[in-house]
Amino acid sequence: MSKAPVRVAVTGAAGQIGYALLFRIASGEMLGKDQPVILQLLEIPDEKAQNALKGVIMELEDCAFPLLAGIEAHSDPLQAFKDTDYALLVGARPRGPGMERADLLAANAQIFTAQGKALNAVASRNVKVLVVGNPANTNAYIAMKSAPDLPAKNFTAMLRLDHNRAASQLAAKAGFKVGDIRKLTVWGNHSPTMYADYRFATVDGKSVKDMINDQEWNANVFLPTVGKRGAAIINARGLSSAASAANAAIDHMRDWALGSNGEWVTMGVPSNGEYGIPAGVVFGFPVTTENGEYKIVEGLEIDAFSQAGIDKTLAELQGEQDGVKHLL
Ligand SMILES: NC(=O)c1ccc[n+]([C@@H]2O[C@H](COP(=O)([O-])OP(=O)(O)OC[C@H]3O[C@@H](n4cnc5c(N)ncnc54)[C@H](O)[C@@H]3O)[C@@H](O)[C@H]2O)c1
Ligand SMILES: O=C(O)C[C@H](O)C(=O)O
Repeated sequence: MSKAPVRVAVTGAAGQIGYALLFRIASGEMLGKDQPVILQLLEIPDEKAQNALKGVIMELEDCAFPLLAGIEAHSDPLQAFKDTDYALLVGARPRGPGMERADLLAANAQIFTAQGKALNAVASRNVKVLVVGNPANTNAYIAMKSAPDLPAKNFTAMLRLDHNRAASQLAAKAGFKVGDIRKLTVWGNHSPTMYADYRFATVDGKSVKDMINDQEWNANVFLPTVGKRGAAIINARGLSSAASAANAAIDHMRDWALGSNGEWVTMGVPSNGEYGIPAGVVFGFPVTTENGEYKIVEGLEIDAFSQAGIDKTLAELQGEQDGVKHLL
């Protein structure tokens, strides 16, 4: 018997990540090749954005995806999030000329407060939320705080792009296939302060740290390369990463929904106090996923170098949260 369709809301649907994301969701790459989806697309109530969204919808129709059971265009989150099972919050306010970080935080706080409230009011009680729009961790925190009737654990932020970037850099350095790496993680904030950690990583059971055996490379090449990769892409393309960001969003949601088969993946999730991260802070952690639930990998030893990295990214995140406290 064929499965009933699930509802997938995507915000910022006419943006560049949206364009790289929607076709893959509709083709079954996110939720499985047997899972029909109804896309509930949200864009700002602006003629240009709504027209662009119409064009994207025409293209989705023209793909004739067998799994695409419906497409809706919205400008109101209360409609876009109605009964939604999955919500990918991609649309956000980009930093404009002369805009300070605090202004960016405040502009996004407005968006994610409204969207959190709308999810709280109308989404499925089991909705799985992924925040992609930057600052992703803090936006997820704001949405979570604005949705008190939904479980906090259902609000996550995207650290998977950082995880995938780290895997790729390590594979190139040590000469293994990128798909063979296990037990990699990225701690903290999706920002240059993130701490990518391959101390536990293995390939065919062998330690990646031992293979590389170069702390100078770790501290002065690997970490800055992964941390500043987003900026490097903006410099090269004149636009921020889109296809790789959409790919990471697919990876994040697929693993959350369908399971990681015991493998570690990185998700930004609200802490329950693990590793000394204060409860509620949305932080990149190693997790495993099964039956639609994620579980933080616990009991890992944190050495002094790693603790310093974790402390730094935590301090930045707490600063961001303090900056929006008065708006929540
Ligand atoms: N977490 C990550 O790893 C990661 C990676 C890359 C990009 N990003 C972030 O993702 C976001 C989107 O990037 P993009 O390249 O697609 O940007 P974009 O400017 O091409 O598209 C964003 C779209 O969002 C829409 N939008 C803005 N506010 C909205 C709202 N309140 N409701 C609905 N739609 C809204 C805009 O109209 C626009 O069409 C940015 O914040 C970017 O910094 C995050
Ligand atoms: O948009 C950015 O600032 C960069 C983006 O978050 C990325 O990591 O590619």
